[in-house]
Amino acid sequence: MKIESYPDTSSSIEHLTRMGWNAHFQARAESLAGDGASPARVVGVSKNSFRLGDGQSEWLASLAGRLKHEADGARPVTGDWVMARDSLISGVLERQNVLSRGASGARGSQNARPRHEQVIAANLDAVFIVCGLDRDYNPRRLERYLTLVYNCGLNPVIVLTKADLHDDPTLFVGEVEELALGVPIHLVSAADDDGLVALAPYLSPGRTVTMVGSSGAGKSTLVNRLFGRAVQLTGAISNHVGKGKHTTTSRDLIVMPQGGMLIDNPGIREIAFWEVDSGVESVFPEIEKLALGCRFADCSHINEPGCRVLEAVASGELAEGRLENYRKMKREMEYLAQRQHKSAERVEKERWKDVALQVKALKKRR
Ligand SMILES: Nc1nc2c(ncn2[C@@H]2O[C@H](COP(=O)(O)OP(=O)(O)OP(=O)(O)O)[C@@H](O)[C@H]2O)c(=O)[nH]1
Ligand SMILES: [Zn+2]
Repeated sequence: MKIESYPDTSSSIEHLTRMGWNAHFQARAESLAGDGASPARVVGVSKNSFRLGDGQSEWLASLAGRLKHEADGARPVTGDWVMARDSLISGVLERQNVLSRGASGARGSQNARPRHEQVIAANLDAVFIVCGLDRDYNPRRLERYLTLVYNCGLNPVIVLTKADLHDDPTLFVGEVEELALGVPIHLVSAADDDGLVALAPYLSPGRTVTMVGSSGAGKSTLVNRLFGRAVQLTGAISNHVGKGKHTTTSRDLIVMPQGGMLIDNPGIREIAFWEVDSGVESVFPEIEKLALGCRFADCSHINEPGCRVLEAVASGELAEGRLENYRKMKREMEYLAQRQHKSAERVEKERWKDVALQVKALKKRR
């Protein structure tokens, strides 16, 4: 191991480990450490600069010229590990995972389809899906968030907050258990700190959690309560970037007193997908199972004869709203998969055009 290539020896590795550093990144860093760069984690991103941390200090850095021209998806996001020398980022280490969603580009337009990928955060151990038990509570939206998280291959944890607003909030837990099979569900209240200790294991040293949820769900309040007394640090960190107060548009990685890290996210208005993994199947296993009993293998469960899924809706075994949500997300995934297939074909075509041109040029020269 080339620990010597880092300015400080073992102690700096210990600090990095507390920030989530592991063998995966170590292996990738070794090939990039030659130019005197050392590893650091992206703890905040603003328009033109990145806030880096190595467990000992934080500083601002910018991208080396050649990295600026790389595709958007390669731009460092909060949670990324990078190689940096002073205030220059020379490389981004291959991510272990990312939470990403589809962004339409045309914000506000009603039926805008996702046009590009928006990477929300990288290198995560879990995703808290935060849902307030007030107007925010919406089982169908929870299913969408679950699909989003599963599509990215990440571990969802459902946090039902504002439990203090109800006499018997466990009723919600029962309902959510049915739609989120096998997913950990935590009932908490930031108003009286109820249930918060159960979240501590997710935030043990070296672990990174990000939060998703709509605006007003109670995410920031939760961060503050989990952080405890040193709440104002979030504000202080943002000042460092020169942005003034903590804004809802920023995405900061906060090192918690418990040792783990929490990435707060601005509320998501529209949950659009980008990854087309098996998220829908994971969220709706009972529908997938019922579908095996449909007469037609390609049954769309809309009006086909012999549809076992529709039978289940008729008999009250399956909620119609849940089926509708399933069908809607399936359609979105199919659309996305087609689009991504098409653009992959286009890229391939362009590549062959290039090759053909090069061959032509070679022949001419001869
Ligand atoms: N009663 C009660 N109110 C809460 C609780 N948690 C948050 N709230 C209130 O809910 C509102 C929204 O909370 P925030 O933490 O700002 O919500 P957010 O998810 O961070 O919202 P964005 O930053 O816009 O994404 C605030 O008025 C909080 O005081 C809770 O546990 N109980
Ligand atoms: Zn069917």
